[in-house]
Amino acid sequence: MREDDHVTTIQFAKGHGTHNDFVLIPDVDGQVDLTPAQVAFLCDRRGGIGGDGLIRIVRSAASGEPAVADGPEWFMDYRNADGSAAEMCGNGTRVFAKYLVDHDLADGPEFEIATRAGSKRINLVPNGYRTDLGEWRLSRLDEAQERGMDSVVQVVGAAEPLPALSVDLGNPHTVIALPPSVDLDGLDLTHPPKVDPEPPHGTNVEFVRAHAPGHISMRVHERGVGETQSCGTGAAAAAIATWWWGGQPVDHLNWNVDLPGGRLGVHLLLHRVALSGPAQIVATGEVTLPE
Ligand SMILES: N[C@@H](CCC[C@H](N)C(=O)O)C(=O)O
Repeated sequence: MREDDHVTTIQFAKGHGTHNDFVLIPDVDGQVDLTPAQVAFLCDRRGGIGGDGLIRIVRSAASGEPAVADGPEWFMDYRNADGSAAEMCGNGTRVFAKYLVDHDLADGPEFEIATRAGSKRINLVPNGYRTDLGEWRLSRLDEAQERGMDSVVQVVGAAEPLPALSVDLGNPHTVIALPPSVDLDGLDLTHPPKVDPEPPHGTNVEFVRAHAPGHISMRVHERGVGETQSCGTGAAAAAIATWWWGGQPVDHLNWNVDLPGGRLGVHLLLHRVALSGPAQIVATGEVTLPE
């Protein structure tokens, strides 16, 4: 970070995982304190650098987050493009891990990182990185067990509200299995889908088309962003919901999830779930923050 005449200039990198893209801010010693407006500026695709979210790469002990001070060395400080903080980002964990490995800040093939949703174990794998996302749970278990669904979602392109299931992966998800009458590609996700009842802290919404056991396609509307090309925790939530609706078959624990930005692997370990896929860093530079 450089400050001259009240102008602040910081280093950045740009990366993505299946085209879910992030502005990375290396801040190893916790010197950069970005406001929500500065995050929104950096993520702006016309006025800033552009990204679905921003990841500050900071030592846990210097991060200002008391909950992670005693955990793994590096904290993924994740913000959505609108400046709001999120608990977790599955694709972000791989891009964060790649930055750490490329800069000799972490040694492969296995290490842990800190997130607002707890510590996550990362492994280097042939197609990129695999993140153990930890335990998942159905947010409204009683309703889900009684009816298979626990809410409804209204979206442009569907004649009536569609039944949905709420899945908690540290961050909130609402998953809809599309009936054959609704075209996945035809959905209008330019506006946030309306979820009823409204989750208290908002939600990411996934629309799923099942092809075969272990294979689904999906689109996602992310909380704090809008439609994105991919969402790692969303892919995990979509696979979990589809597996759960299918009666939790023990012979279908590995899922291929196709998103507009590429394919992710989701690996169910009954009550735990892992995510695998690529990670890329595409640019580095410096940017001056607006006053
Ligand atoms: N794209 C991410 C999820 C990012 C956070 C999300 N928008 C939220 O607010 O929970 C992923 O890959 O998981």
